Amino acid sequence: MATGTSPRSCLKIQDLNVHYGSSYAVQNATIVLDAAKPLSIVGRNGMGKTTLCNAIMGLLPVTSGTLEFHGIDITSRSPDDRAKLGIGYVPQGRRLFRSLTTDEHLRLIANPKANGKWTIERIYDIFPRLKERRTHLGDELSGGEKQMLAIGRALLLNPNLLIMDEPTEGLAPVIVEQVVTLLQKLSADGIALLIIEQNLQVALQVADHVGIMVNGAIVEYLPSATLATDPDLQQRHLGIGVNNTSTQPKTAKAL
Ligand SMILES: Nc1ncnc2c1ncn2[C@@H]1O[C@H](COP(=O)(O)OP(=O)(O)OP(=O)(O)O)[C@@H](O)[C@H]1O
Repeated sequence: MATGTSPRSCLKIQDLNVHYGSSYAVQNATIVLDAAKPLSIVGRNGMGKTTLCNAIMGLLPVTSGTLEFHGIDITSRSPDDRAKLGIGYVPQGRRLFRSLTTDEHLRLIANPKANGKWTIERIYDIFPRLKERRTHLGDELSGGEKQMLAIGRALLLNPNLLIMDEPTEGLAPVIVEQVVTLLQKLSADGIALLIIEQNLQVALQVADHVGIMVNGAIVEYLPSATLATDPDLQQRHLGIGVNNTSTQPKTAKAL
């Protein structure tokens, strides 16, 4: 469920406001994320989606509002604390190091003493391509490989919530399908998902519910099936039809 309360709520955001100077970037956002029900947030460029993610992670100060994670008030917690509590973040653009290898990226995060479910070997099991590219520098990876590495790095922190900002941006269609399948598996494995997507097909495939963000506000929560079958709604809020899968014309980069 996107709104209301549930004993299984893992993330509860109430009336969140974020400003850049005197401009609103997020306005009165309220989100209740159930651990078992992935939620996608869609919207055109510049509507405040990345700002929302950064505020949830504590990377931006909030003007007002509260954030709770599994009943703990995290509104004033540091980004590090939020990560330690179990919120994983895959930021837009992946933010990898050009001069570190795949393996070094993962070893930087992995804690061999932690008893978490995720180890480097398990990351390589789900992404065999990354294993093949373990000695390659961040700079040398394709878009899809970078995305896998960014997801792998987030998983090594053993999150129980994963926030992903445009996970399929710039990926070739075959890689997009792989990312969708992975997200569905992670959800089935018990990881809560909050997915920011410009690719409406992906948003609808991964989550049963979708929040539509317009000018910083989440103006509507809908079952994915409703948005999928309502071209007027897609046109009104996103400026597209579902067959045109992106809310913004973009050229998928080949691998
Ligand atoms: N550091 C910043 N300083 C000032 N304004 C900003 C800053 N970052 C973003 N904005 C503005 O805040 C608004 C929301 O931006 P944001 O990046 O959150 O939107 P978005 O929906 O994620 O867009 P995109 O899909 O292009 O990533 C936009 O008007 C943007 O220009």
